[in-house]
Amino acid sequence: MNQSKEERILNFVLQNAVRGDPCSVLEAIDKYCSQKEWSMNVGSEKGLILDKVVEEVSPSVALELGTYCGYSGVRIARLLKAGARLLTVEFNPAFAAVAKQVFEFAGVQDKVKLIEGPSDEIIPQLKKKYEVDTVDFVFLDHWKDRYKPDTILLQECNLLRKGSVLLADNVIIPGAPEFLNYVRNNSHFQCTNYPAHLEYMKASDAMEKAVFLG
Ligand SMILES: Oc1cc(-c2ccc(F)cc2)cc2cccnc12
Ligand SMILES: [Mg+2]
Repeated sequence: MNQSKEERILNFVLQNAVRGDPCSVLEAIDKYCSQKEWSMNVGSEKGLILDKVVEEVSPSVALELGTYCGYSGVRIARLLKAGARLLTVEFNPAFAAVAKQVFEFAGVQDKVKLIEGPSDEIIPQLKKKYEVDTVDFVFLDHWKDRYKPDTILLQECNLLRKGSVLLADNVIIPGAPEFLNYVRNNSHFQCTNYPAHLEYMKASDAMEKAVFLG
């Protein structure tokens, strides 16, 4: 049966990166997706913004919505302090299967809990089933029409604390206008926009940071 693009990305990592070296995995994915096949990884330019926010927050508990092939999960996990963990949620089983192998090859699997399922089902389970109290950092990088409802759901489930940081990818392309309107006109959030470019392309994109004020 023909390989999927995601399986081709995984094979390129297995053949070109160094086992246990997260940076080599990121470089391999960026090389493949900039030279061979475009894919929706956050990429190196927006990845640097992600790195800076993760280092600033230094989260004990990080949540990612939208794992895809595991690129941003590796980016986040490689920066986590000892004992900190990343919970990453992926709806698509084929994507999750690739991401699991990428995490293992990168050597970050002990820091990462990959959860398969829809975010609106998983978020209400985080406290009891996944022993989460509150999340310190959330990377939103899944379907754009879920950004606003999932941000509301995180609040309803008391998963945000004063200072919790949300970082959203793609607020220009594909765009998340309802989310931007919601957080920017909400006194419980302090927002910052980070202009950038769509991964591997010249088109403009941006990330939005929204700090929950409690
Ligand atoms: O970073 C992303 C980019 C795109 C995207 C797809 C097609 C385009 F023509 C432009 C952008 C989709 C995403 C879906 C989910 C998470 N991230 C995405
Ligand atoms: Mg994205």
